Amino acid sequence: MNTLIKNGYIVTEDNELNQVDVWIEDNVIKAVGKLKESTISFEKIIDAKGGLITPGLVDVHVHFREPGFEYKETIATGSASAAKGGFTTVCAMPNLNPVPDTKEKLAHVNQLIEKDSVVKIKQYAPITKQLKSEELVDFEALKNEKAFAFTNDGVGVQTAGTMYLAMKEAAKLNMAIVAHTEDESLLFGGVMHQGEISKKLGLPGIMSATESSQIARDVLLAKETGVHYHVCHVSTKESVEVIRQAKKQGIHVTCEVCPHHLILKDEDITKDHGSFKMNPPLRASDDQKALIEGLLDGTIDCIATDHAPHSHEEKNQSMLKSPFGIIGSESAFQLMYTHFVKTNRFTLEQVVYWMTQAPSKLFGLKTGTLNIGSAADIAIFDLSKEMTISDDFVSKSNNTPFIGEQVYGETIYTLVDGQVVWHKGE
Ligand SMILES: NC(=O)N[C@@H](CC(=O)O)C(=O)O
Ligand SMILES: [Zn+2]
Ligand SMILES: [Zn+2]
Repeated sequence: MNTLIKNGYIVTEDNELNQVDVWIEDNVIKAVGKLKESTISFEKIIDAKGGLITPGLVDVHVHFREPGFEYKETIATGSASAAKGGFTTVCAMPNLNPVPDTKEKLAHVNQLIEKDSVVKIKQYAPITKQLKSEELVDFEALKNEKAFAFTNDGVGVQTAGTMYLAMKEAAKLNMAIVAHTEDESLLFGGVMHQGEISKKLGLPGIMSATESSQIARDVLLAKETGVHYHVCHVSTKESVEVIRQAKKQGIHVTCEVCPHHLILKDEDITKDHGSFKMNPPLRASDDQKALIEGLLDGTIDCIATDHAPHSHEEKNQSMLKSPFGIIGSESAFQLMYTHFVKTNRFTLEQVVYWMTQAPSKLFGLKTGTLNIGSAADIAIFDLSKEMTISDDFVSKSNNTPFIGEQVYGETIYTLVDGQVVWHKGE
């Protein structure tokens, strides 16, 4: 079957907009350029209406909560939420119940994905049994069961020895260790960034070193073991600097940053409410500046959402009681485009790159480009019309501080393997 996408633009490596047609044959991209419609018979025509055509977005950090916490999200609702955001490949975290720490449990999650997902989901396996820094998982067995990489996201690996042994195992198998870095002995019950604002709100703070000191430990262990070490949701200026220096030394470290840490800071926390609570927390303005510089100089490799749904009851309370986490899939591109491209701080090409090719390259995913012959995983965005982020999410949850924001870049279409998985208005 031949599908034609017409009336759309792509952004070139030089950040120019080129009007093109995209020819999809079955599930792959057959041609991108000016096509003579009359010479080919297209069974399906998609009108991009002057929108931006990009490779389907790639998110290496989402939480879909199934099995175990289906009241927050399911594979069906999480993947639909990703599709609405323009994402076609997402990597799902293993803080589930049961934690997929054996090949049987991981196989079960993979079966659910197979059955219910509308986008491509790569499932992470944990580093340790039950995410406790005690017993390592069987890395090889989980790799053979299609584990994407190994991570205890949600908690840090508390002991250096455990992390060291995990890195050695992962390195042997050529797999990445993906780290949520948080030294619990430096947490002291904190719920938001430690600083002027936490003082003003009378809330216990989380110091930056809770994150950065564990990154410092880990890059040295990554040097010893040669593993690919990827840091989740980098949030502090010290973390950026440690990673910058590690990269200079040739250590195989990469990292991601979340839109909310780029856009918001602790000063934006106007009240003690769960919708502002996430881990790591919104930091200070000099941290935010360092994250932006980190992206621009290549210290930070890509953008990931850390889509972390929780129920309204859980989040609609004081930060002292609420769980950490905000949703992100349905507004990530729109927020990045509005806050950074429209204000000329990043180019459109950069934002698209950090949300497609960059994460794909880090983990060797065969996606993230519109190259001829690649899977027809494609997103189309309307950059011209303003819209409001309202709380009618496809996700089961609506825990985000961005509700009510005016943004550009609504997703018009998302295609996975040439099939429409999201169409605005349908
Ligand atoms: N980011 C969060 O605040 N929460 C995540 C866990 C995590 O990503 O660390 C969650 O699972 O809810
Ligand atoms: Zn985390
Ligand atoms: Zn997470």
